[in-house]
Amino acid sequence: MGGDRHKHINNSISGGEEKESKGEVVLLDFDGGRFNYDYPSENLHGDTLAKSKDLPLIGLELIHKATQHFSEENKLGQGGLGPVYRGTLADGREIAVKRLSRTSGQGLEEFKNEVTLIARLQHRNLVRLLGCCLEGNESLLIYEYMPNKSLDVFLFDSTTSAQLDWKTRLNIINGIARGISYLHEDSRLRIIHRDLKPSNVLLDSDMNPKISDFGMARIFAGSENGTNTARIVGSYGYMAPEYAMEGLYSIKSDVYSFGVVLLEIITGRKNAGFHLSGMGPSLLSHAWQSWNEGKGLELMDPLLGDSCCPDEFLRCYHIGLLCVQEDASDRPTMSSVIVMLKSESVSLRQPERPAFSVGRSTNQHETASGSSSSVNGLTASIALPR
Ligand SMILES: Nc1ncnc2c1ncn2[C@@H]1O[C@H](COP(=O)(O)OP(=O)(O)OP(=O)(O)O)[C@@H](O)[C@H]1O
Repeated sequence: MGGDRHKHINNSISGGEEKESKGEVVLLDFDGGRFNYDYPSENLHGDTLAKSKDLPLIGLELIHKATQHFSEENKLGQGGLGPVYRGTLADGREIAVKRLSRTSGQGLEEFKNEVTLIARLQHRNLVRLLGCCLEGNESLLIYEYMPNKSLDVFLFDSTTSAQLDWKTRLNIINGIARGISYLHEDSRLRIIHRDLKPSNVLLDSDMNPKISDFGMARIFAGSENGTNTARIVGSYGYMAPEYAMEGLYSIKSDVYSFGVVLLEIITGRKNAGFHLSGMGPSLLSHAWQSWNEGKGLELMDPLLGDSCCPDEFLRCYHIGLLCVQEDASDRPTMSSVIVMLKSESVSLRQPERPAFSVGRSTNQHETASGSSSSVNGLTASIALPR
């Protein structure tokens, strides 16, 4: 049995399509019920990093019991890698189990990445991976259960979003910022998440945000401005233009995604699909236009009611626009974002225009005014400066 598992892991290691000279993670072995892994030393940031660390392997039988054999009633949602189930362990602990689709080669790559990265990180704004299971055809990731599911579920449903008052939204924005800043600057590894979006922000019972889904994340080495290239695998509406168009990613592409998420949180509107509202090609272009016309407050989510102080709203809006600026080097780092969010006395620069207006190519105005490229079957358009 153990031999089979060993083979399974080694098979999954060799399947990678993406080539990056730096930042590649090496899985070593697994032994005696724990999953061992290690990192090439040039990728390490900070002083000491233990040579290897273990992630508990959890038996399939236990997971079957906990999830009532992956019953439909226990299904929490469906992600790109496969379905996610709720479960309860014998000791009463609640878990969420991500079950990899058997046919997904890309899924195995992401599984491997998730196991090697997130298990090494600990921060109150990152979801905790409790263990994994590799038995027979099953590849499972076991997380702490987040009773309020993901931010998208809350934010884009009119009944639940009414429960998100301003204080809660501000707490969520701050928590996401701290989580990403930890990844970029404070963790022993330096990590670019590459797929930040509301469905990858989980909410605990007190509505504290926890960033999840490290399947696409990459360790980076060297300076914070280092830019890497990769096959484009992010999510529609949240990808920085340089990444969507050229596959270039850096910590500043995460800052861009954070800016989009922030603007979605305060306006209660989705960037992708915004054109369907008839108000403009994207939330970003609409936000930019309203800002310049001095009509920013019109974008406030009406469900916020009196819980929101207009000055705080406009400050967040301003920070959001700074994060989504066209030129990656103009965007602030996450640590400066945290300072800007915390201190009203820090003055903010005027934002430059966000280049990216996301829409489908059927919108003639967009395609006539800029270049476009297809990403994951959807079209992203770059609006040229006026
Ligand atoms: N730890 C968890 N606790 C509670 N619910 C969870 C947990 N993890 C995931 N979910 C639920 O399962 C859904 C699917 O999650 P998953 O991370 O697989 O995919 P996604 O982020 O929605 O999409 P994609 O895989 O394309 O990024 C989430 O939207 C969320 O509602």
